Amino acid sequence: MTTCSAPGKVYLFGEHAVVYGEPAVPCAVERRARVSVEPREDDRVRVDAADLSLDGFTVTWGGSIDDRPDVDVPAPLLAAAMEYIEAAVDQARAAAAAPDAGFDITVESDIPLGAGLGSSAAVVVAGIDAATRALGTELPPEEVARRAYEAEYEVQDGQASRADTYCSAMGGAVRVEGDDTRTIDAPALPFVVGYDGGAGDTGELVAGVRALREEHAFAADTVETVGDLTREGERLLAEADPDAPPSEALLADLGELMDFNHGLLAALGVSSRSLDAMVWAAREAGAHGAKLTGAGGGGCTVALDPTDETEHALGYTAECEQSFRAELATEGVRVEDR
Ligand SMILES: Nc1ncnc2c1ncn2[C@@H]1O[C@H](COP(=O)(O)OP(=O)(O)OP(=O)(O)O)[C@@H](O)[C@H]1O
Ligand SMILES: C[C@@](O)(CCO)CC(=O)[O-]
Ligand SMILES: [Mg+2]
Repeated sequence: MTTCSAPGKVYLFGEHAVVYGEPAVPCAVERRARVSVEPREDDRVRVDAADLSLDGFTVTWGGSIDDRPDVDVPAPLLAAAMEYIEAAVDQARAAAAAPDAGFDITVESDIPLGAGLGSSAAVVVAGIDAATRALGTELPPEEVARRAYEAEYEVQDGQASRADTYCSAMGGAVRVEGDDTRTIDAPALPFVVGYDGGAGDTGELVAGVRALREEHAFAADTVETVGDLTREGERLLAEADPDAPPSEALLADLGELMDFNHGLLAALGVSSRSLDAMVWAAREAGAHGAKLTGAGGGGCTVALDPTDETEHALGYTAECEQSFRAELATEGVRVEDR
């Protein structure tokens, strides 16, 4: 049995705009998906996804990818989960030159689903690494990231940037601009996540921004402005000492840019009432800044606050189902001992 895990992420800056070639800075956080893989004698794939939960329900399903299991999970969710895993399996088969390899796969994850924390990327990254290792092939994390991007791109019908998969594979803070991907230094930022218990449809939200951008020059300008503020945020990070706790001044400057970024995302139509409520609850609690993270529509916000105030205030916010501190995950995809 080979087990690999990979982290989820929050966007400090730049989601959506990254799809159109602007830079983005996602940061891996210590919430991980773990994928265990055991090669089979035949060419079938059996998947056990214990945490495939929606609205608080948890189910386990098994069976081959050809026989859709009969479980109480909304059909589109089940279909999507199988597609991500199938795409990861195909990448692993290609990487290990073993087109007929079969696997028993178990997926466990503490990353909320479809909520902007990159659960799909973490599952695909950990899945590709575990399955290739199970076949005796070791890929460098950059290659896992490249293949994971191909898998997400295929499942999401071309609506994907390299940001989520690269960040999950490499860990830490990264910067992605088109095909240019690199890790960057960043101090341990005090992220606090708010989760409204909901999800957004990434494909639909990306399509909405694309349509706005094509229709209105000012929407295209808004996307470019997100790129400008991301570049400014990168300059702030580059000047900071990555080994020292972030200064109040740095947090204030980054927070101001996060607030601006949230406003622009809201203008592009990807926020929601509950995301706005959590953003305001964080700001009123004294967070340095707050924004939605990921595709939006529902799901998670991220705030900067070294104190407990934001987590506490979100705990009392009606729209927030869960709040938690999210440490920067310095490790990307890794092998787990079982
Ligand atoms: N634990 C899991 N087990 C099986 N499939 C999972 C698991 N976690 C995520 N997935 C797959 O990933 C899909 C969610 O991906 P989606 O890209 O919509 O959201 P996300 O990656 O969580 O957020 P974002 O892309 O906005 O950061 C789920 O519908 C499911 O198909
Ligand atoms: C909305 C988006 O920018 C981030 C989703 O986590 C889409 C992508 O980059 O693939
Ligand atoms: Mg995703």
